[in-house]
Amino acid sequence: MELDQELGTNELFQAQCHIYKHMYHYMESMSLKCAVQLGIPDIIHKHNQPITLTDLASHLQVPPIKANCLQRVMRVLVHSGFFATAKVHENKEEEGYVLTTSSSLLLKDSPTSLSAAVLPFLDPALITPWFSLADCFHGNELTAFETYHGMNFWEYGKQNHEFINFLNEAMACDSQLVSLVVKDHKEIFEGVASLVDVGGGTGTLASAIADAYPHMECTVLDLPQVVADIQESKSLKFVGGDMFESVPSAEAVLIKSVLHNWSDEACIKILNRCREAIAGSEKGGKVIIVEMVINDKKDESNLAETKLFADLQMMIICNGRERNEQEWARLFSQAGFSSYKMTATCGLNSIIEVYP
Ligand SMILES: C[S@@+](CC[C@H](N)C(=O)[O-])C[C@H]1O[C@@H](n2cnc3c(N)ncnc32)[C@H](O)[C@@H]1O
Ligand SMILES: O=c1cc(-c2ccc(O)c(O)c2)oc2c(O)c(O)ccc12
Repeated sequence: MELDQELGTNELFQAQCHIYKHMYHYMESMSLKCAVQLGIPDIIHKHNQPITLTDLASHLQVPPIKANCLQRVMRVLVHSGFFATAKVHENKEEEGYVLTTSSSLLLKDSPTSLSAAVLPFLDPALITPWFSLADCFHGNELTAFETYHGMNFWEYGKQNHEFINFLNEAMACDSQLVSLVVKDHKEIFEGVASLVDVGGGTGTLASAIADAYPHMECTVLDLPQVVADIQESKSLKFVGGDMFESVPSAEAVLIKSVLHNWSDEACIKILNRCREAIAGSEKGGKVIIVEMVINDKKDESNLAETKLFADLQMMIICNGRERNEQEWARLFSQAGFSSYKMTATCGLNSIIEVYP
């Protein structure tokens, strides 16, 4: 009896911790944002050996009275795996901070840096709508973004060019990471004579494909204001247009991180334009989709959770969603495609080939 009661109390305290952990979880995001804003990964990297708190504080010109605040933020970031500690000199006790794989992905000059993604995705414009989430469950059909900002995500983008450029840079660095696997997937890209990247932004992924497959004629379609000032090259053309109206003809259409911004109805329209774009292809053509596929039963817990969070981000911002395989299959069939192959995966994203 007593033991039962003890177990009950224990469980209650575990639940208390669980609740506090979730209440405080945003502090992980904010500590990460602070580290990127201060350029801490680059400072540690340039130091070439474990950096003591005193040296880090001095690089950052932190007033002595605040050094302990820096130490406490760093302690959280060490706990969550962004930094580690190591002895500064062998045989001495003094420890310093070193990078982990995650913080080395945040170095500003690395070709696969995600540092330019952290600030836009944690911008107040995208975070403040969360304060309207509960409100937007009753009364109307507006997204949390519209409820908070009084205009939808796309109107907001038109009025805030700086923010939209900032977000485009974030997407470009995500694409840079995906482009690492382009060469590994010859079965998907080799032999494709022409490709159009729909909503391809500033051309990061298309340009990696054009480099890896020099015989391919590559084109990026994006909104006129996005592609207006971009320098074309021999291997990469830019077309300003609207993917809901028409997509330039090609043997293959690539579409990455675009469909997750849109409702099913809108995706079916976009996919129909993509299907029309490949209709003239002698080989039959295909659409190559690079997006997340929710698989929360099979994915490892961190991967599953991150995809579920990305789904909420899309829901909050623009009525978009991340989809599971069944939801993808339904979209393909409703847009008149006959089959698909979901094989390759690269981190959060999967590559799906869809055939007419
Ligand atoms: C989330 S970003 C993805 C960019 C790029 N594919 C990537 O993964 O890095 C979505 C892109 O769709 C573009 N877009 C939005 N509406 C569009 C439209 N009607 N026609 C063409 N592109 C559009 C945006 O300008 C933006 O570049
Ligand atoms: O927070 C966002 C995150 C992503 C995103 C992150 C990792 C990926 O691997 C990916 O493919 C997409 O996409 C966004 C987007 O497309 C928006 O329009 C606005 C916000 C976001």
